[in-house]
Amino acid sequence: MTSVALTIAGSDSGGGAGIQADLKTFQELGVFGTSALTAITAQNTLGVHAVQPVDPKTVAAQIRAVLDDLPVTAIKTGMLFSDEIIRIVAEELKSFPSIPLVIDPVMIAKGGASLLQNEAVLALCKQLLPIATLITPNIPEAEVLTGQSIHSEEDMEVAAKALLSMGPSAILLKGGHREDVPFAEDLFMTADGEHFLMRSKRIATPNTHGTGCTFAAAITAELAKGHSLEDAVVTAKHFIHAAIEDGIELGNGHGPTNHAAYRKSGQLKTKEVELIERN
Ligand SMILES: Nc1ncnc2c1ncn2[C@@H]1O[C@H](COP(=O)(O)OP(=O)(O)OP(=O)(O)O)[C@@H](O)[C@H]1O
Ligand SMILES: Cc1ncc(CO)c(N)n1
Repeated sequence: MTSVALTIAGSDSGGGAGIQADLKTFQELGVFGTSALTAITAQNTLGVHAVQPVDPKTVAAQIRAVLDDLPVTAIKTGMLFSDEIIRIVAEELKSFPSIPLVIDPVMIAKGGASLLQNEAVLALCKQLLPIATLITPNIPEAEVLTGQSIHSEEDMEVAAKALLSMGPSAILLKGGHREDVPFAEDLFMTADGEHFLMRSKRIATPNTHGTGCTFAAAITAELAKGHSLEDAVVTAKHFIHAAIEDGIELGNGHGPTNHAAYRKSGQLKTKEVELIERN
């Protein structure tokens, strides 16, 4: 049977991030993608020019329409923008506790535009983190959620533990923003104490628009196909590494990643990604 995933996220008119990145990633990994749109952004590789949130009732209606009919086996959230949208999404998802839920706590676009209102951070922590299978903050997002600054691997471990105490079953703290180190290293930690680092070489490229969305969407696609969370995050790390390495020169700012790169490479799990067990 065809696996189906749902993304609840904002639209990026430039096509590199948001719902467009999610649907392309689902398709590349052989999963049928469905969507509930939370906001429309007028955006390109240079930045975000306008944001129009969708009426929360319409967000809820989209989620219900998809979940009432289609056999969704994994859900992802991206840009949620407001307290009202977060509350209504949490309310809808509470009726489907058995479907794995990946929360990408999107806050700020690469150009600095806010994709989450300040007053919505509390609702994110209280309503959504406790029902998440996995949360995928980048370093600035983890700093906002924990109130701690993160500059080292040790800081990442402390922040990951603080985030787990907010209720998700697991966390993947992405290290893409640590430009002081020559590798892109992400920390995976579960509430059960499982714990490893995924490290790949840092690629020198401006074409990183939508890396976070694409990474979380790849994890969601793998979960939708029934893979374990551990296998899903490792496959997704290979997927995003290939997509960044083969990034596309488009536009005048941060170009998009190449969602087709992993499939074109034969979906090989090469030595590009090193797993480092921790205890
Ligand atoms: N220059 C790079 N080279 C290799 N891997 C990278 C690079 N930048 C980010 N990554 C990897 O890409 C994934 C996404 O991480 P990142 O921290 O960039 O997410 P993000 O900040 O949420 O992205 P977004 O810009 O979409 O908000 C992680 O696995 C990270 O390690
Ligand atoms: C719509 C949207 N969602 C998420 C991001 C984060 O990359 C973005 N730039 N735009």
